[in-house]
Amino acid sequence: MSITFYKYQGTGNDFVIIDNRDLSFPKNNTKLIEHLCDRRFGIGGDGLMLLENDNLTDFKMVYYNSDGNESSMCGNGGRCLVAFAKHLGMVEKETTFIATDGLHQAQINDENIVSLQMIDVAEVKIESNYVFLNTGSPHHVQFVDDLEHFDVKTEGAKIRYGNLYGKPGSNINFVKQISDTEFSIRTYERGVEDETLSCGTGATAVAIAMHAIGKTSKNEITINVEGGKLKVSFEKEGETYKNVHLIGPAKFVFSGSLTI
Ligand SMILES: N[C@@H](CCC[C@H](N)C(=O)O)C(=O)O
Repeated sequence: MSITFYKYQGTGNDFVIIDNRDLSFPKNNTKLIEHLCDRRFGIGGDGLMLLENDNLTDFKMVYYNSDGNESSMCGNGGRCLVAFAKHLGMVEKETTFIATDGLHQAQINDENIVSLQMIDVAEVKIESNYVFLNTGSPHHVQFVDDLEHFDVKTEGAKIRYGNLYGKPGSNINFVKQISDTEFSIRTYERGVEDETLSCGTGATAVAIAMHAIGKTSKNEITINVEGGKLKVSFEKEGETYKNVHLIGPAKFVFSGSLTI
């Protein structure tokens, strides 16, 4: 069987994307998905996404981490899939699609900057030295003194596999405050089991967490990730964060075909 794939990246979080509207891709083949994401023996990516038809929205997003397992929402992936749908001619400037965490509206401009609406966040768990919240994927957020030299993979894995999050685990974000409206983060990603250059649901989680603990009073936040800059905007209504948007570039890298 021959497949055509497209490689996209959003601030360095990179993905193998396949148009699966004909439902021909063997989506239960975990080992194949892991192989396609392998950076030496496969195409390479932090994750793999399938674009599929949906009766009520423009398309359906199915997301797999690079370990081959289907996972929760991917913010950078969602933004890249909107850019791919535009490439396919399915989308011009705005769209609504369905993902594992529900409906997402998005806008894309002529420079392929994508603004993706994320789920509302009603629960922010504030502890003495960390914050936990779910922005479509689970995220642990904590400050570190020297972010640039921090051993993200080692320390991130300890928390991800530790007693806090049990078998499901969590993504782990380490944060440094730059200003009232800007933070830098590095993220250990569940299901990649390594640091990634960017995590969209992670950037969203950090922005909301910083507002929740009073580190900022603003509702438009710049998040510096290793692979670039993301912006997160939101409105707080009571105890719930609503109208949450993740904004940033989504870029085509290359396409190809291979026999599987
Ligand atoms: N990089 C993604 C997050 C993808 C899912 C995450 N690895 C998980 O399993 O929770 C993003 O941009 O949000």
